[in-house]
Amino acid sequence: MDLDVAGVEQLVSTGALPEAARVDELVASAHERNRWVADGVVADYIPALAAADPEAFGVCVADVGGSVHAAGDVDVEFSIQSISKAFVYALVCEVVGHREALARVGVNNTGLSFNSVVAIELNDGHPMNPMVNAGAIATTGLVPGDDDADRWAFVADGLAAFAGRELRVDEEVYASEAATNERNQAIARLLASYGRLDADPGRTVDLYTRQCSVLVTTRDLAVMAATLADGGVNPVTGRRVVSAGVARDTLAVLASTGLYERSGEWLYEIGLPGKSGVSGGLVTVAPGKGGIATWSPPLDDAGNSVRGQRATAYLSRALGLNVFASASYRMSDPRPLEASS
Ligand SMILES: NC(=O)CC[C@H](N)C(=O)O
Repeated sequence: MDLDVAGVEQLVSTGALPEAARVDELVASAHERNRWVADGVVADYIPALAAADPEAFGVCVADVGGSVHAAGDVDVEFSIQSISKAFVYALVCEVVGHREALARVGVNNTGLSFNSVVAIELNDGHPMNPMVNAGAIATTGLVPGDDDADRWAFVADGLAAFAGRELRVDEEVYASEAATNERNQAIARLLASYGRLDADPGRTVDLYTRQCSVLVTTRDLAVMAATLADGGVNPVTGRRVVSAGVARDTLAVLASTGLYERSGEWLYEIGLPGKSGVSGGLVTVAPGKGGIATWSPPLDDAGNSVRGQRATAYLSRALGLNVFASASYRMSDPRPLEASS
């Protein structure tokens, strides 16, 4: 896809974000230069999502110092959808341990769509990674608790700690997805048939559907991403949500799998771990620096927000966030490759 960054200089990655006024300016320009983009289609396989406003667009950066830079519709709530997978994975790793999560869920890209059943069959029933539905359902199956209420409290309290505020569920989105999620129910049963899901498949999918229906704003997502950037400490509340090791491992998973079958292109263009969701949200983490969040409902054919990808590609370059663009060399160095040998 055309990210429209041909003329944008790739600044090199240094230890910190530029000064606040410059970040404000670049966030405003990421919003301004992409607000007219009309490509992409709003998801409608969950009926309640089809009502989303295709014009809505928010861009937000939260830095690890706790300051927030925003442009557009950053305070409008929408359901978090697949972005919850990243944070629930971190919360589950914290209690079951990352080795157990690695063994049970995995970290390799499937190369297939987020709700692929074929991917499970091709891999002997293994869910492959926590960012596709199979792995996310397997991860939610590891949520601790004696009953449904306990397990929900674990997820709801954990997501709230990442965001730094209480979050509520969009009951309409939840009911709409619960009434139409036969495919996720099939995925859960298939995993159970392979012995990859110990918890009850129906209840696990219900908990997963609820976690996807949690309402967040673009601002919340930026703070949640900044918490992973800050080694698991929410930079606004100062509260530790997960350990630094879990934050690191979660970012590694996002780098390889956060944008489904487009994860390779994403890493190539943006150079940062990210996670998209079907309601149009997108979070990106610049380790040690901050989080970027965008929200714009129209999606490309892999289910990733079109404007969100473009705005994030712009910010990654203009803020100098790409982790592969080291400060020890100049990106604009005009020497041809042969000359450097
Ligand atoms: N890609 C997504 O955001 C998918 C989330 C959605 N709740 C589903 O399971 O289908």
